[in-house]
Amino acid sequence: MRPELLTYAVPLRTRFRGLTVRDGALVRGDAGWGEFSPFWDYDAAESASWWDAAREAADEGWPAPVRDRVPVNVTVPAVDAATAHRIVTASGGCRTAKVKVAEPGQSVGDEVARLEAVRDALGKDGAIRVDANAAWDVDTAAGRLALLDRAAGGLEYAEQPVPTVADLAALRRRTSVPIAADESVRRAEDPLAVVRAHAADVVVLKVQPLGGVRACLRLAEQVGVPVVVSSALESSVGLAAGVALAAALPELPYACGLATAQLFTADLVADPLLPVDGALEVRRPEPDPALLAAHAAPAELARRWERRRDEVLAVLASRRTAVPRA
Ligand SMILES: O=C(O)CCC(=O)C1=CC=C[C@@H](O)[C@@H]1C(=O)O
Ligand SMILES: [Mg+2]
Repeated sequence: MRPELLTYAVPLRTRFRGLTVRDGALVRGDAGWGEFSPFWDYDAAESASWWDAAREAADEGWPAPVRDRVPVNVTVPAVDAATAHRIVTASGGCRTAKVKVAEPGQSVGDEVARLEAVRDALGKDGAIRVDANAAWDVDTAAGRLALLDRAAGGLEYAEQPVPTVADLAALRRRTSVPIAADESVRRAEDPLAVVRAHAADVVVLKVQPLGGVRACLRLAEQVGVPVVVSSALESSVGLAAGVALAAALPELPYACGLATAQLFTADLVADPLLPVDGALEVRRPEPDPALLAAHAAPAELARRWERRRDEVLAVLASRRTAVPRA
């Protein structure tokens, strides 16, 4: 029998990753609830690891934590300076901010103003990182990072400023700002290629795209550079898996990008994973039946998720029966 899905759709506070509403699905197993919410631009093959992560959560649960709090960054979308200031001030004490840059239609001036506002709100001892989601070429990135580094009063790192591993490696030789790899890990055939190419100072790990908490722990062991756990913009049900990963890592030198429940107008649990004193408590909140009902996806969208589950199950079945090449 195909596992039953409980689908959701929740509006975001501000547009993020081109989305104004986040939708996804939950699955239930003996160990609890898992979230399956690949973005719609991921195809069935790419979405298979998201399913694996949901099944791990539902059927197995996660390895034991080694800490009970996980420091997190506030995530600042590509908003105007005044809004950015308000978001950081209301972040629940986050001492690190991740600021989105390279938004189509915005100017360098917009980015500089946003970073100055974030620095003002955070104070001089806070850390600021930027995320360009692979939007720049190497020359643009080298120039822009110098400028944004000044505007921010120092950048902790720049996440995926350029698209490819070769670009990251080339840029890394031209900038003093440390480089973090995100898309080059989560959407790559080989997530370790970026490390072998000495193309990143930091690697971002996201539980769903990388196939679960245990898969991420194995990767973290192999990468040989510090890792940052970040969300895939999940409800608090999915965020709990990221928290479990961050809680189980032997070293956690950076704040994690797991405060994204703040970007949602509502959640599926009564006690969302929101930061207090800049950290999330390590816990696994249960979905609330009334909230699940209130935020259930409309029928057509629910059917779309069921089709997607079926496509992913077909991909996984074909992988199991595939004859290995000699
Ligand atoms: O890292 C964070 O602060 C929050 C998570 C976050 O930024 C993202 C979540 C999901 C999709 C991505 O476009 C985006 C990212 O690029 O890191
Ligand atoms: Mg990113």
